Amino acid sequence: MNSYLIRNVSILGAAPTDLLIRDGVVVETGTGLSASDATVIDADGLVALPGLVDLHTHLREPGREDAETVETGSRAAALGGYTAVCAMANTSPVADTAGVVEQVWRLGREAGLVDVQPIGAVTVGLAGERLAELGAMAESAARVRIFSDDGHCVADPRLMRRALEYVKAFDGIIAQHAEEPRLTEGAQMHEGEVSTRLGLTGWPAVAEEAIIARDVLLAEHVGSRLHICHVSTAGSVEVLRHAKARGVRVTAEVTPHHLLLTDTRAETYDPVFKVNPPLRTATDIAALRAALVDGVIDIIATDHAPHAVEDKECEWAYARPGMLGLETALSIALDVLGPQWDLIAERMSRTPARIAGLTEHGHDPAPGAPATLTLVDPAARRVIEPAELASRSRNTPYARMTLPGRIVATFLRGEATVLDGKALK
Ligand SMILES: NC(=O)N[C@@H](CC(=O)O)C(=O)O
Repeated sequence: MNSYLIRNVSILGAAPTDLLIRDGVVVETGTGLSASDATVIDADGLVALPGLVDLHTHLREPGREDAETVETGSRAAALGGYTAVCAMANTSPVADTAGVVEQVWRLGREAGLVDVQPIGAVTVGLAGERLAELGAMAESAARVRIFSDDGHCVADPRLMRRALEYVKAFDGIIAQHAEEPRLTEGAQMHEGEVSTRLGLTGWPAVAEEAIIARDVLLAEHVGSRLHICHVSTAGSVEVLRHAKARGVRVTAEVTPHHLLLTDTRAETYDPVFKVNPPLRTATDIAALRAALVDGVIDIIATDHAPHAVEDKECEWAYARPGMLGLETALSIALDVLGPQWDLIAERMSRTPARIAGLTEHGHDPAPGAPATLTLVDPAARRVIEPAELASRSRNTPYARMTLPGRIVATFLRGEATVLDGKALK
Protein backbone atom coordinates (compact mmCIF):
# COMPACT_ATOMS: atom_id res chain seq x y z
CA MET A 1 0.00 0.00 0.00
CA ASN A 2 1.10 3.59 -0.64
CA SER A 3 2.11 5.91 2.17
CA TYR A 4 1.38 9.64 2.07
CA LEU A 5 2.84 12.47 4.06
CA ILE A 6 0.48 15.43 3.89
CA ARG A 7 2.32 18.60 4.90
CA ASN A 8 0.81 21.66 6.58
CA VAL A 9 -2.82 20.63 6.41
CA SER A 10 -5.49 22.21 8.57
CA ILE A 11 -7.60 19.44 10.09
CA LEU A 12 -11.14 20.83 10.29
CA GLY A 13 -9.80 24.39 10.40
CA ALA A 14 -7.22 23.84 13.17
CA ALA A 15 -3.60 25.07 13.04
CA PRO A 16 -1.60 23.41 10.22
CA THR A 17 0.03 20.06 10.93
CA ASP A 18 1.59 17.18 9.04
CA LEU A 19 -0.41 13.98 8.65
CA LEU A 20 1.07 10.58 7.85
CA ILE A 21 -1.00 7.88 6.14
CA ARG A 22 0.28 4.31 6.16
CA ASP A 23 -1.44 0.93 5.72
CA GLY A 24 -4.82 2.56 5.28
CA VAL A 25 -4.84 4.54 8.50
CA VAL A 26 -3.70 7.90 9.82
CA VAL A 27 -0.67 6.85 11.87
CA GLU A 28 0.61 10.19 13.07
CA THR A 29 -0.07 13.93 13.11
CA GLY A 30 2.25 16.71 14.25
CA THR A 31 4.70 19.25 12.87
CA GLY A 32 7.93 18.29 11.12
CA LEU A 33 7.09 14.65 10.41
CA SER A 34 9.29 12.72 8.01
CA ALA A 35 8.81 9.44 6.14
CA SER A 36 11.26 8.61 3.37
CA ASP A 37 8.97 6.03 1.76
CA ALA A 38 5.93 8.32 1.57
CA THR A 39 4.59 10.44 -1.28
CA VAL A 40 4.67 14.02 -0.03
CA ILE A 41 1.64 16.25 -0.61
CA ASP A 42 2.04 19.97 0.04
CA ALA A 43 -1.27 20.95 1.63
CA ASP A 44 -0.58 24.59 2.49
CA GLY A 45 -3.95 26.33 2.77
CA LEU A 46 -5.90 23.08 2.49
CA VAL A 47 -8.44 21.76 4.99
CA ALA A 48 -8.80 18.03 5.77
CA LEU A 49 -12.30 16.68 6.40
CA PRO A 50 -13.54 13.15 7.01
CA GLY A 51 -14.56 11.71 3.64
CA LEU A 52 -18.06 12.86 2.72
CA VAL A 53 -20.94 10.37 2.83
CA ASP A 54 -23.99 10.76 0.58
CA LEU A 55 -27.16 9.12 1.77
CA HIS A 56 -29.02 9.80 -1.49
CA THR A 57 -27.38 9.15 -4.87
CA HIS A 58 -28.95 7.91 -8.10
CA LEU A 59 -26.37 5.85 -10.02
CA ARG A 60 -28.78 4.64 -12.76
CA GLU A 61 -27.15 1.22 -13.16
CA PRO A 62 -28.67 -1.20 -14.00
CA GLY A 63 -30.89 0.17 -16.75
CA ARG A 64 -29.89 3.72 -17.66
CA GLU A 65 -26.17 3.41 -18.19
CA ASP A 66 -26.49 6.17 -20.80
CA ALA A 67 -27.19 8.61 -17.93
CA GLU A 68 -24.75 7.25 -15.30
CA THR A 69 -23.04 4.04 -14.28
CA VAL A 70 -21.84 2.92 -10.90
CA GLU A 71 -18.33 3.70 -12.13
CA THR A 72 -18.98 7.20 -13.54
CA GLY A 73 -21.11 8.13 -10.51
CA SER A 74 -18.40 6.83 -8.19
CA ARG A 75 -15.85 8.99 -10.00
CA ALA A 76 -18.09 12.05 -9.69
CA ALA A 77 -18.46 11.25 -6.00
CA ALA A 78 -14.72 10.92 -5.33
CA LEU A 79 -14.10 14.20 -7.18
CA GLY A 80 -16.71 15.80 -4.94
CA GLY A 81 -14.87 14.64 -1.80
CA TYR A 82 -17.09 11.62 -1.12
CA THR A 83 -15.84 8.28 0.13
CA ALA A 84 -19.23 6.56 0.39
CA VAL A 85 -22.56 6.89 -1.40
CA CYS A 86 -25.90 5.17 -0.85
CA ALA A 87 -27.33 4.16 -4.21
CA MET A 88 -31.08 4.65 -4.62
CA ALA A 89 -33.27 1.76 -5.69
CA ASN A 90 -35.11 3.31 -8.66
CA THR A 91 -33.02 1.53 -11.25
CA SER A 92 -34.31 -0.74 -14.03
CA PRO A 93 -34.80 -3.44 -12.90
CA VAL A 94 -35.63 -1.91 -9.54
CA ALA A 95 -33.30 -2.83 -6.68
CA ASP A 96 -36.02 -4.80 -4.93
CA THR A 97 -34.26 -8.19 -4.72
CA ALA A 98 -31.06 -9.52 -3.19
CA GLY A 99 -29.77 -10.13 -6.73
CA VAL A 100 -29.97 -6.51 -7.85
CA VAL A 101 -28.57 -4.97 -4.65
CA GLU A 102 -25.67 -7.43 -4.77
CA GLN A 103 -25.03 -6.48 -8.40
CA VAL A 104 -24.82 -2.76 -7.53
CA TRP A 105 -22.66 -3.50 -4.49
CA ARG A 106 -20.24 -5.59 -6.60
CA LEU A 107 -20.05 -2.93 -9.33
CA GLY A 108 -19.15 -0.42 -6.61
CA ARG A 109 -16.34 -2.65 -5.34
CA GLU A 110 -15.04 -3.12 -8.89
CA ALA A 111 -14.99 0.63 -9.53
CA GLY A 112 -13.12 1.02 -6.23
CA LEU A 113 -13.50 4.80 -5.98
CA VAL A 114 -16.01 5.07 -3.14
CA ASP A 115 -17.93 2.58 -1.04
CA VAL A 116 -21.26 2.05 -2.78
CA GLN A 117 -23.95 1.01 -0.30
CA PRO A 118 -27.15 -0.04 -2.08
CA ILE A 119 -30.53 1.09 -0.80
CA GLY A 120 -33.31 -1.46 -1.34
CA ALA A 121 -36.82 -0.70 -2.55
CA VAL A 122 -39.61 -0.83 0.03
CA THR A 123 -42.18 -2.20 -2.40
CA VAL A 124 -41.94 -4.53 -5.39
CA GLY A 125 -41.16 -2.47 -8.49
CA LEU A 126 -41.71 0.74 -6.48
CA ALA A 127 -45.38 0.12 -7.20
CA GLY A 128 -46.53 0.74 -3.64
CA GLU A 129 -48.58 -2.46 -3.48
CA ARG A 130 -46.55 -5.24 -1.80
CA LEU A 131 -43.45 -5.23 0.34
CA ALA A 132 -40.24 -6.19 -1.42
CA GLU A 133 -38.00 -8.91 0.02
CA LEU A 134 -36.53 -6.63 2.68
CA GLY A 135 -35.11 -9.46 4.78
CA ALA A 136 -33.32 -11.10 1.86
CA MET A 137 -31.75 -7.77 0.88
CA ALA A 138 -30.66 -7.21 4.49
CA GLU A 139 -29.05 -10.66 4.62
CA SER A 140 -27.41 -10.37 1.19
CA ALA A 141 -23.74 -9.53 0.66
CA ALA A 142 -24.85 -5.92 0.25
CA ARG A 143 -26.20 -5.91 3.85
CA VAL A 144 -28.92 -3.38 3.04
CA ARG A 145 -30.14 -1.32 6.00
CA ILE A 146 -31.90 1.58 4.26
CA PHE A 147 -35.01 0.99 2.19
CA SER A 148 -36.68 3.59 0.00
CA ASP A 149 -39.09 3.89 -2.90
CA ASP A 150 -37.56 7.32 -3.63
CA GLY A 151 -39.08 8.90 -6.69
CA HIS A 152 -42.33 7.48 -5.35
CA CYS A 153 -43.96 7.89 -1.97
CA VAL A 154 -45.00 4.85 0.04
CA ALA A 155 -48.46 6.37 0.11
CA ASP A 156 -50.47 3.48 1.62
CA PRO A 157 -50.31 4.00 5.40
CA ARG A 158 -50.80 0.33 6.18
CA LEU A 159 -47.92 -0.68 3.91
CA MET A 160 -45.75 2.04 5.44
CA ARG A 161 -46.55 0.75 8.90
CA ARG A 162 -45.67 -2.83 7.89
CA ALA A 163 -42.37 -1.71 6.37
CA LEU A 164 -41.44 0.25 9.50
CA GLU A 165 -42.25 -2.76 11.66
CA TYR A 166 -40.43 -5.23 9.44
CA VAL A 167 -37.07 -3.41 9.38
CA LYS A 168 -36.96 -3.17 13.17
CA ALA A 169 -35.65 -6.74 13.27
CA PHE A 170 -32.32 -5.62 11.79
CA ASP A 171 -32.32 -1.96 12.91
CA GLY A 172 -33.22 -0.87 9.37
CA ILE A 173 -34.59 2.46 8.25
CA ILE A 174 -37.35 3.45 5.89
CA ALA A 175 -36.34 6.55 3.90
CA GLN A 176 -39.53 8.17 2.73
CA HIS A 177 -40.01 10.32 -0.37
CA ALA A 178 -42.72 12.45 1.22
CA GLU A 179 -45.25 13.33 -1.45
CA GLU A 180 -49.00 12.73 -1.08
CA PRO A 181 -49.61 11.69 -4.70
CA ARG A 182 -53.24 12.83 -4.83
CA LEU A 183 -52.11 16.37 -4.03
CA THR A 184 -49.42 16.50 -6.74
CA GLU A 185 -51.18 15.03 -9.76
CA GLY A 186 -49.86 16.80 -12.86
CA ALA A 187 -47.61 19.04 -10.76
CA GLN A 188 -44.79 20.84 -12.58
CA MET A 189 -43.31 23.13 -9.93
CA HIS A 190 -43.85 24.57 -6.44
CA GLU A 191 -47.44 25.78 -5.93
CA GLY A 192 -47.27 29.50 -5.26
CA GLU A 193 -47.17 32.93 -6.79
CA VAL A 194 -44.69 31.94 -9.51
CA SER A 195 -46.65 28.86 -10.62
CA THR A 196 -49.80 30.97 -10.81
CA ARG A 197 -48.07 33.56 -12.96
CA LEU A 198 -46.51 30.93 -15.26
CA GLY A 199 -49.72 28.90 -15.47
CA LEU A 200 -47.97 25.67 -14.39
CA THR A 201 -49.71 23.14 -12.14
CA GLY A 202 -48.40 23.45 -8.59
CA TRP A 203 -46.89 20.94 -6.13
CA PRO A 204 -48.12 22.28 -2.79
CA ALA A 205 -45.93 22.25 0.32
CA VAL A 206 -48.70 20.47 2.20
CA ALA A 207 -48.26 17.37 0.02
CA GLU A 208 -44.86 16.90 1.66
CA GLU A 209 -45.83 18.04 5.14
CA ALA A 210 -48.90 15.79 5.37
CA ILE A 211 -46.85 12.65 4.67
CA ILE A 212 -44.10 13.63 7.10
CA ALA A 213 -46.71 14.28 9.81
CA ARG A 214 -48.36 10.91 9.16
CA ASP A 215 -45.08 9.02 9.08
CA VAL A 216 -43.54 10.49 12.23
CA LEU A 217 -46.72 9.39 14.01
CA LEU A 218 -46.45 5.91 12.50
CA ALA A 219 -42.76 5.69 13.42
CA GLU A 220 -43.57 6.73 16.96
CA HIS A 221 -46.40 4.23 17.16
CA VAL A 222 -44.27 1.28 16.12
CA GLY A 223 -40.95 2.53 17.56
CA SER A 224 -39.08 2.36 14.27
CA ARG A 225 -36.46 4.46 12.51
CA LEU A 226 -37.69 6.80 9.80
CA HIS A 227 -35.64 9.01 7.51
CA ILE A 228 -37.16 11.79 5.43
CA CYS A 229 -35.60 12.36 2.01
CA HIS A 230 -35.02 15.84 0.54
CA VAL A 231 -37.03 18.02 2.96
CA SER A 232 -37.99 21.15 1.08
CA THR A 233 -40.47 23.29 3.04
CA ALA A 234 -40.55 25.47 6.15
CA GLY A 235 -43.66 23.61 7.31
CA SER A 236 -41.83 20.26 7.11
CA VAL A 237 -39.17 21.67 9.42
CA GLU A 238 -41.83 22.51 12.00
CA VAL A 239 -43.35 19.01 11.83
CA LEU A 240 -39.88 17.49 12.27
CA ARG A 241 -39.06 19.82 15.15
CA HIS A 242 -42.22 18.71 16.92
CA ALA A 243 -41.51 15.02 16.28
CA LYS A 244 -37.92 15.25 17.49
CA ALA A 245 -39.04 17.03 20.65
CA ARG A 246 -41.32 14.04 21.30
CA GLY A 247 -38.40 11.66 20.87
CA VAL A 248 -39.50 10.11 17.58
CA ARG A 249 -36.62 8.26 15.88
CA VAL A 250 -36.67 10.39 12.77
CA THR A 251 -33.78 11.86 10.77
CA ALA A 252 -33.97 14.19 7.80
CA GLU A 253 -31.92 15.41 4.88
CA VAL A 254 -31.87 18.55 2.76
CA THR A 255 -30.28 18.84 -0.67
CA PRO A 256 -27.79 21.52 -1.72
CA HIS A 257 -30.22 22.85 -4.33
CA HIS A 258 -33.03 23.30 -1.82
CA LEU A 259 -30.62 25.37 0.28
CA LEU A 260 -29.78 27.72 -2.57
CA LEU A 261 -32.21 27.92 -5.49
CA THR A 262 -35.78 29.24 -5.53
CA ASP A 263 -38.84 28.52 -7.66
CA THR A 264 -38.21 31.74 -9.64
CA ARG A 265 -35.72 29.64 -11.67
CA ALA A 266 -38.75 28.13 -13.41
CA GLU A 267 -39.28 31.50 -15.11
CA THR A 268 -36.49 30.47 -17.49
CA TYR A 269 -38.47 27.33 -18.46
CA ASP A 270 -35.07 25.61 -18.45
CA PRO A 271 -35.82 22.02 -17.35
CA VAL A 272 -32.45 21.83 -15.63
CA PHE A 273 -34.32 23.49 -12.74
CA LYS A 274 -37.11 20.90 -12.70
CA VAL A 275 -36.67 18.66 -9.68
CA ASN A 276 -38.71 16.64 -7.24
CA PRO A 277 -39.58 17.99 -4.70
CA PRO A 278 -39.56 21.29 -6.57
CA LEU A 279 -37.46 24.35 -5.79
CA ARG A 280 -39.38 26.37 -3.20
CA THR A 281 -39.33 29.96 -1.90
CA ALA A 282 -36.79 32.16 -0.12
CA THR A 283 -38.80 31.67 3.10
CA ASP A 284 -38.40 27.90 2.80
CA ILE A 285 -34.69 28.27 2.13
CA ALA A 286 -34.24 30.39 5.25
CA ALA A 287 -36.06 27.79 7.38
CA LEU A 288 -34.07 24.89 5.88
CA ARG A 289 -30.76 26.66 6.51
CA ALA A 290 -31.70 27.42 10.12
CA ALA A 291 -32.81 23.80 10.64
CA LEU A 292 -29.54 22.51 9.23
CA VAL A 293 -27.64 24.63 11.73
CA ASP A 294 -29.81 23.78 14.75
CA GLY A 295 -29.96 20.06 13.90
CA VAL A 296 -33.66 19.58 13.13
CA ILE A 297 -32.31 18.63 9.71
CA ASP A 298 -29.53 16.12 10.31
CA ILE A 299 -27.65 15.99 7.03
CA ILE A 300 -27.04 17.33 3.56
CA ALA A 301 -27.67 14.65 0.92
CA THR A 302 -27.20 15.36 -2.78
CA ASP A 303 -30.12 13.59 -4.50
CA HIS A 304 -27.65 13.40 -7.40
CA ALA A 305 -30.07 12.63 -10.25
CA PRO A 306 -28.32 12.32 -13.61
CA HIS A 307 -30.50 12.38 -16.71
CA ALA A 308 -29.68 11.82 -20.36
CA VAL A 309 -29.86 14.83 -22.71
CA GLU A 310 -33.14 13.74 -24.32
CA ASP A 311 -34.78 13.56 -20.89
CA LYS A 312 -33.73 17.09 -19.96
CA GLU A 313 -33.37 19.15 -23.12
CA CYS A 314 -37.03 19.16 -24.03
CA GLU A 315 -40.17 21.02 -23.00
CA TRP A 316 -40.49 21.63 -19.25
CA ALA A 317 -43.60 19.46 -19.00
CA TYR A 318 -41.91 16.45 -20.58
CA ALA A 319 -38.54 16.75 -18.82
CA ARG A 320 -37.66 14.35 -16.03
CA PRO A 321 -37.14 15.86 -12.61
CA GLY A 322 -33.70 15.80 -11.05
CA MET A 323 -30.30 17.49 -11.05
CA LEU A 324 -26.65 16.56 -10.57
CA GLY A 325 -25.16 17.11 -7.14
CA LEU A 326 -22.08 15.09 -6.23
CA GLU A 327 -19.42 17.31 -7.79
CA THR A 328 -20.80 20.58 -6.42
CA ALA A 329 -22.26 19.70 -2.98
CA LEU A 330 -19.32 20.78 -0.87
CA SER A 331 -19.08 24.08 -2.75
CA ILE A 332 -22.75 24.80 -2.09
CA ALA A 333 -22.32 23.87 1.58
CA LEU A 334 -19.36 26.27 1.81
CA ASP A 335 -21.37 28.97 0.09
CA VAL A 336 -24.36 28.49 2.40
CA LEU A 337 -22.63 27.74 5.72
CA GLY A 338 -19.25 29.44 5.31
CA PRO A 339 -16.11 27.73 6.63
CA GLN A 340 -17.88 26.08 9.59
CA TRP A 341 -15.81 22.93 9.16
CA ASP A 342 -17.08 21.07 12.19
CA LEU A 343 -20.68 21.65 11.11
CA ILE A 344 -19.89 20.62 7.54
CA ALA A 345 -18.19 17.43 8.79
CA GLU A 346 -21.18 16.70 11.02
CA ARG A 347 -23.82 17.22 8.33
CA MET A 348 -21.96 15.70 5.38
CA SER A 349 -19.86 12.92 6.91
CA ARG A 350 -20.25 11.89 10.55
CA THR A 351 -24.04 11.91 10.79
CA PRO A 352 -24.81 10.34 7.40
CA ALA A 353 -22.23 7.63 8.17
CA ARG A 354 -23.94 6.98 11.51
CA ILE A 355 -27.44 6.88 10.00
CA ALA A 356 -26.33 4.45 7.29
CA GLY A 357 -24.27 2.33 9.70
CA LEU A 358 -21.12 2.85 7.62
CA THR A 359 -18.72 2.38 10.52
CA GLU A 360 -15.55 2.86 8.46
CA HIS A 361 -16.66 6.36 7.48
CA GLY A 362 -17.24 9.63 9.29
CA HIS A 363 -14.08 9.62 11.41
CA ASP A 364 -12.11 12.84 11.83
CA PRO A 365 -8.53 12.53 10.58
CA ALA A 366 -6.59 11.61 13.73
CA PRO A 367 -4.04 8.93 14.70
CA GLY A 368 -5.68 5.51 14.53
CA ALA A 369 -8.58 6.60 12.33
CA PRO A 370 -9.10 5.12 8.85
CA ALA A 371 -7.42 7.33 6.24
CA THR A 372 -10.76 8.00 4.59
CA LEU A 373 -10.69 11.73 4.11
CA THR A 374 -10.73 14.59 1.68
CA LEU A 375 -8.60 17.73 1.21
CA VAL A 376 -10.39 20.95 0.27
CA ASP A 377 -8.98 24.23 -0.98
CA PRO A 378 -11.46 26.71 0.52
CA ALA A 379 -9.84 29.73 -1.16
CA ALA A 380 -10.23 28.36 -4.69
CA ARG A 381 -13.13 29.53 -6.82
CA ARG A 382 -14.19 27.60 -9.89
CA VAL A 383 -16.56 28.14 -12.75
CA ILE A 384 -18.80 25.11 -13.25
CA GLU A 385 -18.51 23.85 -16.82
CA PRO A 386 -20.97 20.98 -17.44
CA ALA A 387 -18.68 19.43 -20.07
CA GLU A 388 -15.91 19.09 -17.49
CA LEU A 389 -17.97 17.09 -14.99
CA ALA A 390 -17.13 13.42 -14.48
CA SER A 391 -20.79 12.44 -14.34
CA ARG A 392 -22.05 10.93 -17.59
CA SER A 393 -24.88 13.48 -17.52
CA ARG A 394 -24.79 17.25 -17.86
CA ASN A 395 -27.83 18.44 -15.89
CA THR A 396 -26.15 20.66 -13.33
CA PRO A 397 -28.18 23.69 -12.25
CA TYR A 398 -24.92 25.56 -11.53
CA ALA A 399 -23.62 25.77 -15.12
CA ARG A 400 -21.24 28.72 -15.51
CA MET A 401 -21.74 29.81 -11.91
CA THR A 402 -18.62 30.60 -9.90
CA LEU A 403 -18.59 28.52 -6.71
CA PRO A 404 -16.21 28.54 -3.76
CA GLY A 405 -13.99 25.59 -2.82
CA ARG A 406 -12.30 22.82 -4.74
CA ILE A 407 -11.59 19.21 -3.81
CA VAL A 408 -7.86 18.63 -4.20
CA ALA A 409 -7.53 15.04 -2.98
CA THR A 410 -9.67 12.21 -1.64
CA PHE A 411 -8.44 9.07 0.15
CA LEU A 412 -10.35 5.85 0.72
CA ARG A 413 -8.75 3.63 3.38
CA GLY A 414 -5.34 5.14 2.69
CA GLU A 415 -5.43 4.95 -1.11
CA ALA A 416 -5.81 8.15 -3.09
CA THR A 417 -8.85 8.17 -5.38
CA VAL A 418 -8.30 11.83 -6.33
CA LEU A 419 -5.02 13.77 -6.44
CA ASP A 420 -4.46 17.31 -7.76
CA GLY A 421 -8.18 17.48 -8.42
CA LYS A 422 -8.04 14.50 -10.83
CA ALA A 423 -9.51 11.04 -10.38
CA LEU A 424 -6.84 8.33 -10.36
CA LYS A 425 -9.09 5.66 -11.91
N1 LIG B 1 -35.25 14.00 -7.35
C1 LIG B 1 -35.63 13.96 -8.60
O1 LIG B 1 -36.07 14.98 -9.12
N2 LIG B 1 -35.54 12.84 -9.32
C2 LIG B 1 -35.21 11.55 -8.84
C3 LIG B 1 -36.35 10.80 -8.28
C4 LIG B 1 -37.36 11.66 -7.59
O2 LIG B 1 -37.20 11.91 -6.39
O3 LIG B 1 -38.33 12.05 -8.24
C5 LIG B 1 -34.64 10.74 -9.97
O4 LIG B 1 -34.42 9.53 -9.82
O5 LIG B 1 -34.39 11.32 -11.04
